[in-house]
Amino acid sequence: MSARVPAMSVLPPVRRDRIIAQLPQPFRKEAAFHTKDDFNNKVKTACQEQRTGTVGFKISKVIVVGDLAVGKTCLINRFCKDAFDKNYKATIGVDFEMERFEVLGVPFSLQLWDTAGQERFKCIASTYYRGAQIVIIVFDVNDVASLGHTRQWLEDALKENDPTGVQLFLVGTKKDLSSPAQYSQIEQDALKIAKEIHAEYWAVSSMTGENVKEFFFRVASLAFETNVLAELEKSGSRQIGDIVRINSTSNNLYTASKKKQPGCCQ
Ligand SMILES: Nc1nc2c(ncn2[C@@H]2O[C@H](COP(=O)(O)OP(=O)(O)OP(=O)(O)O)[C@@H](O)[C@H]2O)c(=O)[nH]1
Repeated sequence: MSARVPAMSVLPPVRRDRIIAQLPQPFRKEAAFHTKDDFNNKVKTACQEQRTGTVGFKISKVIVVGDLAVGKTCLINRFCKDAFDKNYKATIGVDFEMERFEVLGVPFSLQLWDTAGQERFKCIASTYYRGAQIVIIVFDVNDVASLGHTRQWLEDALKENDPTGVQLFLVGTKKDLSSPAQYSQIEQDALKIAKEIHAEYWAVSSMTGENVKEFFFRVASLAFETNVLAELEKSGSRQIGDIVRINSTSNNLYTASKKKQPGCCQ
């Protein structure tokens, strides 16, 4: 008599504190990717009906860039390890962490690339920029020069990526070190830049943990939503393509069904 062997799962279950059931809200509505209260209806239905295609196996690449010592490593470590180190150790080249989520019941992973801000390590780091779906540009809210340099960081990151397929975030760190008055001053400038470069703006403290989890949940949710929408569009146009191939020999109709999928950058 053969015993039934339970199906083996290769990966352990997603951590309970990485389960996203509702769309996290932006930090500032005036500089947000979008301001909807909930996930897109098409995305919710697709998740309920398990029609998310390859998204459940997808790993979206996130690159974190910005001046030296603005707090990129601390930001990633606070989220991934719930740790904070007050001593500065420069990142040499790059480092990365994997974070697994479950969004609307579907597994989804982010690969977080921590890059070096120091000029002498920048050329090594920039070779890892390619294939990013999300670019997080970090500055220190107590250092106005680091905010000024964010445009250059963006330009460098976009040299290696399709600008139309990248989601951008502008993140001010070390919020715990600034007074409310100082902070609100720099926030005005940061919001202006965020709107100009079409980035969503956040301010965090890796020391206290303020807004760190909320921020990464928002990143994961928006990346997930974009991927599911791209997948739905792809499967929609595949079906149209099939019909066209059966019913018509017209060349231009066939070509139209094969056009590039927006938002799909991996
Ligand atoms: N008070 C405070 N200090 C912070 C915060 N984030 C980072 N720091 C400190 O700032 C310094 C630099 O932080 P890192 O995270 O190493 O900076 P980085 O941007 O990764 O630096 P590079 O690897 O050289 O590009 C360290 O001494 C951290 O302890 C924060 O939110 N609050």
